[in-house]
Amino acid sequence: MVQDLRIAVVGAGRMGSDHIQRITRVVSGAYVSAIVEPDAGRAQAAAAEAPGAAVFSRIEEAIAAEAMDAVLVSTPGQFHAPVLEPALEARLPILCEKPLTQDSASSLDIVELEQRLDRPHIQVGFMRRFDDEYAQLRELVASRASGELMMVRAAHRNPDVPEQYTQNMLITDSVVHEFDVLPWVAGSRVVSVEVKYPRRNSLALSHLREPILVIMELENGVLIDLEMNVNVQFGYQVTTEAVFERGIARTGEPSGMQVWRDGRVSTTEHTGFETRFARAYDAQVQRWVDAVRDGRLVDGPNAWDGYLVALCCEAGVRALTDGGVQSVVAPERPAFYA
Ligand SMILES: NC(=O)C1=CN([C@@H]2O[C@H](COP(=O)(O)OP(=O)(O)OC[C@H]3O[C@@H](n4cnc5c(N)ncnc54)[C@H](O)[C@@H]3O)[C@@H](O)[C@H]2O)C=CC1
Ligand SMILES: O=C1[C@@H](O)[C@H](O)[C@@H](O)[C@H](O)[C@H]1O
Repeated sequence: MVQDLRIAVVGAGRMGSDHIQRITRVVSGAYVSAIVEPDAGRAQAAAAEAPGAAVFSRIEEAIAAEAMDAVLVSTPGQFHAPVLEPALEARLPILCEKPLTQDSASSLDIVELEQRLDRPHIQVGFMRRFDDEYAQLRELVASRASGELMMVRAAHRNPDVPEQYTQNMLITDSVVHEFDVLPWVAGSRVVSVEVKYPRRNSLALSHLREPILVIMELENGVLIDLEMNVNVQFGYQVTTEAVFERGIARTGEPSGMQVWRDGRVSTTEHTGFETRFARAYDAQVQRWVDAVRDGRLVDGPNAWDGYLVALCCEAGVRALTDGGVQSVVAPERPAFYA
């Protein structure tokens, strides 16, 4: 085992600050040695959470100062590629928040750049793979204990989204998670995507037409229907019902203490992804740290997985705007990413 891993967190906004607290308070074998953030106020606020961390405004400065052994990228998606490129050139292991990059062409550029190294260096932050229930569901599918999986009914519900959330972000920022985790659970890749519009929620932001219904077909014939809804008001909810030949399985159901009062029974629901997936984010970062420290560098979705999801997102955006059933055509996975 090497010394505690020195991590540079690049981008100290909502997710970056959450990761800084996680690395500082929860994860073992690592600490935040550098914060890269162009917004001075955010950088200072983040530095207060990570005693001793050096602050930089550009990743190139942190690399030149040799301020880290590994990089956690939590800038907005359109700024992932400009951070990934110098980090790869410096041969640094990387945990990159989803998406890998904003489109499949730039994702392909990244996987081509990465293949010049001796092995994969990038793990992509599709943290749902580290959620216990998704992992159990994947095992149930693979075991065939309930027979073959036939269909999946999923829901991804956010209480609200900020004004700058666009129509395409329903796919590229939100459904992006299901494009990774559901094929991983089902053991088969996405071959087509279709989007249907139910009646619009009059409470949605005026520029959004939502909720939407996303239908994915997998290569093995499994059909997935996903309600993507970013304006449910009551809380944050991600649920999956898997339909097998001899049974069903459900994940994401509300759990915890039930309270009976005034003729009602209630259970607390999550209000954001930070609590709903807290254990998954913790496990994701811990396993990445462990993998970097023992030389494996990646223990989870890699850059090729990120590229496949980028292809799905492009088909999803086409389905959102042009309608119809949009195919996802993916090349063979290179042996480098086996
Ligand atoms: N896994 C998950 O469930 C979630 C993942 N995310 C992902 O996390 C990433 C960040 O999202 P948020 O924290 O919501 O964004 P945010 O807008 O709150 O924060 C991004 C920060 O990055 C900084 N930044 C921009 N360009 C930079 C650069 N070149 N170098 C360094 N810093 C730079 C900005 O100044 C800002 O402080 C995105 O990729 C997003 O998709 C976000 C929410 C949940
Ligand atoms: O990644 C995330 C956000 O960026 C996205 O906006 C939300 O819809 C997702 O639930 C969350 O996990």
